[in-house]
Amino acid sequence: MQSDKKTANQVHVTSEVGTLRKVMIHSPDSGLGKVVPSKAQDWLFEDIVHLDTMRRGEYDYFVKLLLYFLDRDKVKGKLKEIDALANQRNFYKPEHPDYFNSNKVIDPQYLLAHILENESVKTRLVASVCAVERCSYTIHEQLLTLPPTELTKTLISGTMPDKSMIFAPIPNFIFTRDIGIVINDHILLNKPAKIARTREALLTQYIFYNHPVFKDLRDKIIEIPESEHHFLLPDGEKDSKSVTLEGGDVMIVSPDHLVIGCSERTSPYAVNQVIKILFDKNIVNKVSVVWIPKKRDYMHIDTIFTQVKKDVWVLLGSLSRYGEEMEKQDLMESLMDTKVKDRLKIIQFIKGKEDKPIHFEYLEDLLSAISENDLKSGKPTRFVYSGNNEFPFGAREQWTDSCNLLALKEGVVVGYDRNDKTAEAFKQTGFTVIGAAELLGKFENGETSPEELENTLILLPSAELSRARGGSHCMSMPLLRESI
Ligand SMILES: NC(=[NH2+])NCCC[C@H](N)C(=O)O
Repeated sequence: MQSDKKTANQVHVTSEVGTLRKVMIHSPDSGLGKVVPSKAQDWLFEDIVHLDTMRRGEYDYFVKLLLYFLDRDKVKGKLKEIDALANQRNFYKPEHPDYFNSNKVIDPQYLLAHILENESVKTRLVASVCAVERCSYTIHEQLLTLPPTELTKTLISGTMPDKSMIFAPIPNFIFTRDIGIVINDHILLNKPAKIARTREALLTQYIFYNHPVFKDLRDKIIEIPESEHHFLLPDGEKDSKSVTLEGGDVMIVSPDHLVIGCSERTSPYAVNQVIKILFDKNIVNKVSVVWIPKKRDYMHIDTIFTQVKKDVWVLLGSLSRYGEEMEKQDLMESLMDTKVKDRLKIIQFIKGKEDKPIHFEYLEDLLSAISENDLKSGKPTRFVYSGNNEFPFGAREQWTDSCNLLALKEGVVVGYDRNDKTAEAFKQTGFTVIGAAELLGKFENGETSPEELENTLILLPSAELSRARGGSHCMSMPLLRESI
């Protein structure tokens, strides 16, 4: 393990499953409690959520787990006290003096409040937000009078300290995966496809360029340029040629290999730019592009598959080789002739041989190649399928993020408790399945520890969280992982 001093300002991720050491997460802020039915879809929520249940009953478990794995002293032996009603969740509030304030589990809200103490940063960021949100001159002036902590809350939630709403919240800021991705020692910032996520990108840009925690990263920040002369394109063509990329479509699977999705959110133009930049800068030598259908169900590739350990992946059966086999037995599918192969396309580019891309027929082929060739797993690759491939649970559970798991270390992943059939599939693959509350109890009484856990799926309560359409993979931006 690397010493604390060495890792303090370090950002380094070379896999999806190496032991997690530093992560960026954003606890649900008051903006999530302001999603109204008429805007829920525009703001990319499937429903309105009950904020207190989402925080206290669900998300706080995620925080406690992360702290137990990454910064144990903050929580060990203190959980009763932390969660005592009288303490009003102050431990979880970045603006409160009792905030857990970890340098391993980091909230962008905390970092933002810090950089807004600098007058020049504050002036520039407020001007940018006001331009994006089309604020009046008066609002612009009022924002500049707010102290950093209040201003931070307003910029995130859209609500002034006097409770007036001045612009939309950014409820998807809890999905920190999408705002940027660490690729080896670089960070790739996103270019959101959806208007609802524009302000998140702006705040993130300011945090990475200005916070002292990231001072060594300044020349390693990658921003994807628009295609040349994009501003000369007629409006009608702009959309089809736009450069958009969200982190849920980017996975660094081995130090040399990046997987990138081409999806509802990430455009072919962005993929092209990313490949060029990564090859030019020698950051990776291999990029696999996975084209998935542009569908709300699968907004990013990490809604379809994620890695569990070197030789195990969880994925959606209907978009896999397995799905193709099932379709062959289905008369309706044969009549409609919509083959998996037509819906999913996988092309791999190797630096220096860009003109000879390699094609993979099925997702399982790509994932096996990663496990066996890149990661030298030394065993046949195993696949856990959403809903245990039982009709109609594959699709149902994928919708509630059965395939979107965060690995805390190799083989120990976090998922949602509502995906029963997927949990069953994990058990059949030899995994232990345990609820977050029960596991935390065992950590507290010393029955087990994060080091001792192996092959485990930890389940978070998820009735509210899943309405926001993202799982633990989406709700985390790994900043530092041990190499595997
Ligand atoms: N990496 C992910 N899959 N993120 C999920 C984001 C969910 C969010 N509501 C959106 O639609 O943008």
